[in-house]
Amino acid sequence: MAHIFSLAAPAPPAYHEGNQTGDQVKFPDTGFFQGFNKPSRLEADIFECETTGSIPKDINGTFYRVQPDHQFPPLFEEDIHFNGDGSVSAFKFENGHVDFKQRFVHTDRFKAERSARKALLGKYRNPYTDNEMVKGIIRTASNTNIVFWRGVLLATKEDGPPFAMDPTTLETIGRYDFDGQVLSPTFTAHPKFDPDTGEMVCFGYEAGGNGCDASCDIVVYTIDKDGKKTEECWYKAPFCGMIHDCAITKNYLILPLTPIKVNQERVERGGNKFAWDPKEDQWYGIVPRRGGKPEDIVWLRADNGFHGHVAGSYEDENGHIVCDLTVASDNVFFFFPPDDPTPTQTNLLQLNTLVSDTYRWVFDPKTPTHTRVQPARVFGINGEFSRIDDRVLTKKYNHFWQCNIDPTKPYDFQKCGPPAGGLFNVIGHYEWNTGKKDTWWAGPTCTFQEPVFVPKKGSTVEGEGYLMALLNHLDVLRNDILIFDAQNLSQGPLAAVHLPVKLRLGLHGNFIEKREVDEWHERRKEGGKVGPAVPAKEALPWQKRMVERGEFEGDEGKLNQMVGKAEVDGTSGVNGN
Ligand SMILES: C=Cc1ccc(O)c(OC)c1
Ligand SMILES: [Fe+2]
Repeated sequence: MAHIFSLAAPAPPAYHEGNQTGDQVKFPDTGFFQGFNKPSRLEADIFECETTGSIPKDINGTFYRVQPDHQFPPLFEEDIHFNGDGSVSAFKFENGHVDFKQRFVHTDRFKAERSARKALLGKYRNPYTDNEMVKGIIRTASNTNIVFWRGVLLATKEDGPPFAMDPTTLETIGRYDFDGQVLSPTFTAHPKFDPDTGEMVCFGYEAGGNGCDASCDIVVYTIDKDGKKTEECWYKAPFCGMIHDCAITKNYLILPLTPIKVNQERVERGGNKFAWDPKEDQWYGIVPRRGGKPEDIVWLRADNGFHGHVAGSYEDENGHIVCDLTVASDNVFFFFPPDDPTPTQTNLLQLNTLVSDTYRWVFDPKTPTHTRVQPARVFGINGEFSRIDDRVLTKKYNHFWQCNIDPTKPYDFQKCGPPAGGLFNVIGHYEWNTGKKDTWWAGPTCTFQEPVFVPKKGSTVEGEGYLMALLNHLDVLRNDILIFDAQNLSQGPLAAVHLPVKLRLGLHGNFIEKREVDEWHERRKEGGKVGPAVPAKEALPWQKRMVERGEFEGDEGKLNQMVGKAEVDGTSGVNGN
C-alpha cells in the first residue's frame, strides 16, 4: 500500500494474502476501491445545490437512486463493488431548486457491522466466509434498486428481502415483508409496476430454502394496489443461475435466466457465488400473471449471452410477447469467471470490447418448453441501463433511452485511468418505429450512470418530458446531474446540478412526483387512512428453522434483535443505534 505520508511508525499492511489483518480502516489497493471507485461513505444534506442553466420549473419530485458503498473495508482484499452497503441518494426538485440528501440503508448487516465498527460479513453472497458472530443474519446490502411502493421506498437487492425507508427523511424503517405476506429468502431488485392496475409483480430466485443453497426454486408474487398479495406461485428453473431483471405484459411475466451459475460446493469452499458458463444458453421463463400453476412455466432458450436490463415489453396484436432487453456478447461480470477459465476469458480490459446490443424477442407463449428461439430484431447500438416512459410499461411503445459506449470517441486515459464501471460516454434516445438515434457525447473525461425519464407536467404523451442522469467526472472525481429534453438529447443538456463531491457508481433509480409522496404521507401518518408502514415482526422462515435445528449462534433474543423486533415494540428508535 502506497502511503502519502512518510510516517515515523507506519502501520502494518491492512491485508495479508488477501485477508484483512487488523481493524485499521484502510481500503484495499485494488481497482474496486481506487480512484473514482473509492468508497465515499458519505451521509449528507445539501440544501440548494449549485446549478447551471435553468432547471425546468415543472420538474416537481425526487430522483432517488442507490449505490453500493462499503461502510467498512472488506474482510477480503479482492472484494467487489456489488458487495458494498446500499446508500440512497435523493435529489429533490421543486420550482427550479434542488436539494440533496444521502443516507445508508440500515440493513441487519449494516447495523451488526456498525456495532462492531468493522466488517463481519465476507464475500458476495457467501455466508461461509462470514465472521461467526453474524451466523444466521440476513446478509443483503440492499444496494441495487430503490423503488416507491405505497408510501415507502424499498431498497432492494436480489439476494434478500427489501428494506423500507422513509421517502422524505431516508430513515430506514426496517425489513419489509408486506405485512407478513412475503416471506421468501430472496426478492428481486426489479419489481415491475402495472400502470393500469397499480399492481406490483415481483419474484425471487434461489428462493426454496435460505437463499444461499443453490435452490432452483423461483417464487412469483403479485401485490395489488391496496397492498394485498393476490398471487403466489412457485416454479423450477433448469439450473440455479442469475435472474436479475424481468419483464411484464398484461398477461405474462418473463424471467431472463442468465448463464452465470451458482455451484454450492464452490460457495461452501469459500469461492465465488457465480461462475460464467460460456457453453450454456440464455433462457427465458414465461409464466402467466394470473392463476399460474407450477407446471405452467415455459422455458425458451437461445445462444449464450449475458442479459442486461429490460427496456419495454408488451403483447402484440397476435398475442405474442414482445420483450426488449440488452444482451451482451460475453461475460459482463468479469469478477465471476468460468470454473475452468479458458485463455479467452473476459478481463477488465476486454470488458470494453464487449458488445451489448438491444434485442427484441417476440415469444409465442404457446411454444413448447425448451424450444430454441431467435431474436426478431437487433437495434444496432452498444449500451446498457435502458429506460422507458414507465407509463407505457405493458403497452406497445416507441421510445427508450440508455447509456451507450462509443469507443471511437476520444477518452482521456491519462487524466481518468480505466473508465470506472464501463465507458458509458454517450447518452442515447432511440425510437423503435423509425430506428431514430439521438445521442449526446459527454466528452473525453465523463461517463453516465443510469438515466430516468421524467414526464412533462400535464402531458400524457409517451416520451414527452425530460431525461436526467448522473454524470461522472472521472478526472476531477465529482458528479453532476444533467437534465435533457428527452426527445432532443443531441442538442445537449438544458441544465446541470452540481455536487461538490463524488458519489459512487450506482445501479438503479426512479423519479417520484412530489404529489405522490405527499398523498402517501397523508395516508401513512399516524391515524391516517393506511397508517405507518410496519417493518417485519418476525424472523424469516429459514432463520426460524436454524433456531429450531440449534444452528443459530445465540438465543432467541439475539434473533429478535436481528429482526429489529425491539424497534417494532417501540423500545428503541427507528434505527436502533
Ligand atoms: C446487474 C446488476 C447487479 C446484479 C446483482 C447484484 O447483486 C448487483 O448488486 C449491486 C447488481
Ligand atoms: Fe439491475
